[in-house]
Amino acid sequence: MIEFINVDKVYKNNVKALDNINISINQGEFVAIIGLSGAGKSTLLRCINRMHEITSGQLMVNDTNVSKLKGKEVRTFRRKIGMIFQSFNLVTRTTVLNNVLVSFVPDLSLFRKWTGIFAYEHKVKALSALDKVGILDKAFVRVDQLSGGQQQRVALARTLAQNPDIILADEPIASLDPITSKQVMEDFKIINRDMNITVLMNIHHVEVALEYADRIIGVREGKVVYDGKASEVTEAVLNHIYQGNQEQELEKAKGDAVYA
Ligand SMILES: Nc1ncnc2c1ncn2[C@@H]1O[C@H](COP(=O)(O)OP(=O)(O)OP(=O)(O)O)[C@@H](O)[C@H]1O
Repeated sequence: MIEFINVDKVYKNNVKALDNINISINQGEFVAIIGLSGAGKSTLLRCINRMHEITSGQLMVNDTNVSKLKGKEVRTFRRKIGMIFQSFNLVTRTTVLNNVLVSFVPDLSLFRKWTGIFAYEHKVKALSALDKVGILDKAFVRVDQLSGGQQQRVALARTLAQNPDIILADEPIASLDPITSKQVMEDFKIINRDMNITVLMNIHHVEVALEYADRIIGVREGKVVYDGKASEVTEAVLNHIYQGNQEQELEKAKGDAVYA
């Protein structure tokens, strides 16, 4: 379970990116965070794995008080939380398999780290993660020869190989075309459903969020202004989340969402 209790985040420049956030997310939920650019979506997501520190309040993940973790504890904690980025974050000049195997590096002995020789069990786990996202046949292909969608699947496989409880996805489809976006969202859905992994995703494409997520958290100016079922999101709810002078943003978000 992920629990935000009265969480604030104020950056050094005095921008209050999170303002008294109170939410709890159960294991296995698929949650999309939506809102205008600058609303605080990335900050909210990135506090969960301590990429950003909260300023006050309490953030609990499976009974761990995230702010209290120190040094090695943070690294161990992060092993159970996968992170997917818009830009895939892969090493493009090497193979798909090597990119997935990278997730095991922290577990390796010094000898294996130096020699880059991975154990049989790691190779099996990596290949099985690639199989889960339907790109096992690309295992020995260099990443720079893959499409954007295939690269995002490699990133997903790398995360899955870690055996995470939670996947945080920060705009995972922002640089993909509509059809590929749909395939990647299907992967997230399958992983969420079949492996009971919590998926928490920032997404600008409202229609896609409503189609794939079970729950929507709407953020505006650092505050949660909607938290409910995706099936219950109405035009009025969207107007509330995207309220202000940014009608264009809403139109843009809707426009982005039109896919075949
Ligand atoms: N490292 C930082 N230092 C200072 N201010 C920041 C930092 N990161 C974000 N902010 C500010 O915090 C607020 C929330 O930003 P955040 O990136 O969380 O929004 P967002 O909803 O994810 O936006 P986008 O959809 O454009 O990615 C914004 O006003 C932003 O300018």
